[in-house]
Amino acid sequence: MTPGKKLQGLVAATVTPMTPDGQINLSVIRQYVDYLVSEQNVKNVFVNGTTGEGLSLNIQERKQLAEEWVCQGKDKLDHVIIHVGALSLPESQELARHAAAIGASAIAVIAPFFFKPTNKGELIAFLQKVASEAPAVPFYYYHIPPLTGVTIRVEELLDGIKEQIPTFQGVKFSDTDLLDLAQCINKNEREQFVFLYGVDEQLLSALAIGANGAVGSTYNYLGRKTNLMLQAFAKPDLALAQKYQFLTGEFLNFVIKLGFGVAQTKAVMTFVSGIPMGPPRLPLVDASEEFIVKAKAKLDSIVWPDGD
Ligand SMILES: CC(=O)N[C@H](C=O)[C@@H](O)[C@H](O)[C@H](O)CO
Ligand SMILES: CC(=O)C(=O)O
Repeated sequence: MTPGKKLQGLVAATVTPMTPDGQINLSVIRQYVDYLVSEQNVKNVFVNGTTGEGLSLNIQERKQLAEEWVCQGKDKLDHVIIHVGALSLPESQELARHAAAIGASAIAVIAPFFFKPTNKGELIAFLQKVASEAPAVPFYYYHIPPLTGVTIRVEELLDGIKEQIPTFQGVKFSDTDLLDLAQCINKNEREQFVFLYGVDEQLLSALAIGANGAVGSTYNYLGRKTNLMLQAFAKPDLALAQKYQFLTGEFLNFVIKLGFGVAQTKAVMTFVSGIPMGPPRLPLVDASEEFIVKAKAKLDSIVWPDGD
């Protein structure tokens, strides 16, 4: 891993490989790292988040996964970010201490989502208690209101946050409210914070407003194509960037209509990479055979501007 290197570009939100009987399968993570780096040109990962079913794993499993990703990513990945959010504050703190001890690049925390913070002060207090357990590790707030139900706007959260959380580094922003994102970026004039966008189907809009990069599930298997979109945007060749976004959007629009979530992401990643990611854990259930056939046919039918 590359300490101190500024986080930008794409971050794959990793799935958690499981055996057919539902145990975590650490044995394929080495191959998974190599696949991301060599086939997708993606050198950052976000582990144990939404896509990783982090909230469906027990503490022991989360620690084992974090260790394996850090270990296998050591000389190959730039950043290994560990999601350590949990409903129980002491559990989240334990995971934060563990991530620090194993040398994770950064930690991230979602808002507690059963008893929810009702205002900024309550949310910051929770985040602060976790972040302070890892005082040398960059800290990201993981904003995902569609899943947490916590809708406190990030723009509001940022005011004075560095005083309360000295390790605060930025936000993984998984919401469609681009006004909120824009206001965050507008306030970040000294560019001290990093904003990583998390709605893959509209990343180009977030880049236009100033997002530094993206964390998402689709970068597991569309990382190379999305990197080409980033390059086109930087050039700038907006028409080409739009073409990539339209095509990744075409795939997502198609699978979302069929029913698309983490189980389906595991299935797509399995057929694209050839690495067996296994089933999801209940309450999620395996993607249907029909889904897999249709999703594969759709992906194969797309003609990319780079001729693939
Ligand atoms: C809710 C959810 O899982 N969001 C992911 C990350 O934030 C995204 O990467 C989506 O999977 C992706 O944008 C497809 O909708
Ligand atoms: C998408 C994302 O960042 C996550 O799975 O947590």
